[in-house]
Amino acid sequence: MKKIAVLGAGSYGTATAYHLAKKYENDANYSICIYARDKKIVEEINRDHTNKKYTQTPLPHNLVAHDNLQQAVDKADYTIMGVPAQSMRSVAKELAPIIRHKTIIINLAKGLEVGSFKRMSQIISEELQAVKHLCSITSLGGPAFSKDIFAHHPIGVALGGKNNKILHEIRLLFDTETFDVKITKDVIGVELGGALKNVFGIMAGIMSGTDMGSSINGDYLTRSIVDMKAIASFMGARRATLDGRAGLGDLAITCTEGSRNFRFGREFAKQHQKNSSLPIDELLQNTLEALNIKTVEGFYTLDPLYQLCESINMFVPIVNNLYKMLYKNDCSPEEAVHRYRIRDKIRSREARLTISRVLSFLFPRIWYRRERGFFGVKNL
Ligand SMILES: NC(=O)C1=CN([C@@H]2O[C@H](COP(=O)(O)OP(=O)(O)OC[C@H]3O[C@@H](n4cnc5c(N)ncnc54)[C@H](OP(=O)(O)O)[C@@H]3O)[C@@H](O)[C@H]2O)C=CC1
Ligand SMILES: O=C(CO)COP(=O)(O)O
Repeated sequence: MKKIAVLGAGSYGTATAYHLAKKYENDANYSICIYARDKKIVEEINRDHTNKKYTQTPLPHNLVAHDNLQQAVDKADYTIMGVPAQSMRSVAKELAPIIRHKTIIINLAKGLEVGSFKRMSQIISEELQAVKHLCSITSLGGPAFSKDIFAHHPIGVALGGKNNKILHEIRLLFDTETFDVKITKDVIGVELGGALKNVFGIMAGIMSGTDMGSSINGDYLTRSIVDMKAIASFMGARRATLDGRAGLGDLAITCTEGSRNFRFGREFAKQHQKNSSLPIDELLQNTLEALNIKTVEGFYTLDPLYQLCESINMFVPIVNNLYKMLYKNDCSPEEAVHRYRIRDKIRSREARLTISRVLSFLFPRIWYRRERGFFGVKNL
């Protein structure tokens, strides 16, 4: 008997548990449970087989819910982390003394921790290693909206981890006719692709809310990938991973209506147009209330990302101007887009020159284009 425990009964945790429970609905060798901290949600899942706060799709009867974390993870072969990035450390801390030593962990969250710049697998590993756990930690990235999982629409995701055997095992665990998992050892690339695309998705929403036409959408995707690759490769990812599902693939859908990050950016632009004199906290609060959503990962990741890029003087015009608008109220949405595009003109070439590729291959942590110029002076 194999036990799968999904932690977090929000939108994506429930969709992932749904996918697995459906796949193993008639297979007595698998048991699937989901942990929610809210007793009412647990009762609803066990009694009505629904989780109406997050989905209208009925849940399979073999999906069992717990409000007790220990019961949920007891003897689990797979533990799936479905809570948002800023809750990951506290949940991992709670797990450390109770989790099965050889459970395989699959992280679903896409974000960086505020304050530490850390990725999800780093946080989980830090918390679990404190009590000498031997768990294998993997991260699932790539384009997948929970509503598409509930609808059994085609899904293609990317799984990053260190151990090939475990990656293949998880691939088969999730695999169905509609659900495909590609594996990679570049867990850093998978996690950064997911975290960064949320930030860039917000700016795409801002552009949609300020009516800049549709041509810019294609331009924006490609300029975002340039910055995403620069940041990710500095942090140790392979650039090729950012060209795949975890990077470009996920960015493409996060720059559309289906994404909360995109809708957040679009609504912020509208709120700003309505009343630009409001303090930034109020504008942000009004934006979230208008959308009735809680999890906008890109907003939280933007802060550590900006701090990191500032500290290393990296040239990332989109991140820079988005931060100044959302955290400092330094400019309007229109100005933020205008400013990043003007800054980006400093890059005159469509692709990197061979010499620049060779140099960045030899010295991956050195780049010639800097936000504040070589001597700390703005170069535009
Ligand atoms: N939704 C999607 O389509 C996708 C989401 N993701 C990623 O998955 C992660 C989760 O997102 P999503 O499910 O959409 O977010 P939701 O806001 O829908 O749900 C978050 C869930 O986490 C729970 N939670 C938060 N903190 C804790 C905690 N400390 N202990 C226990 N439970 C907690 C919340 O509980 P409560 O209801 O009690 O607040 C809620 O059930 C994010 O990082 C997101 O980027 C990735 C791919 C697709
Ligand atoms: O990560 C996602 C799709 O792959 C979900 O994106 P949002 O959190 O922006 O809705």
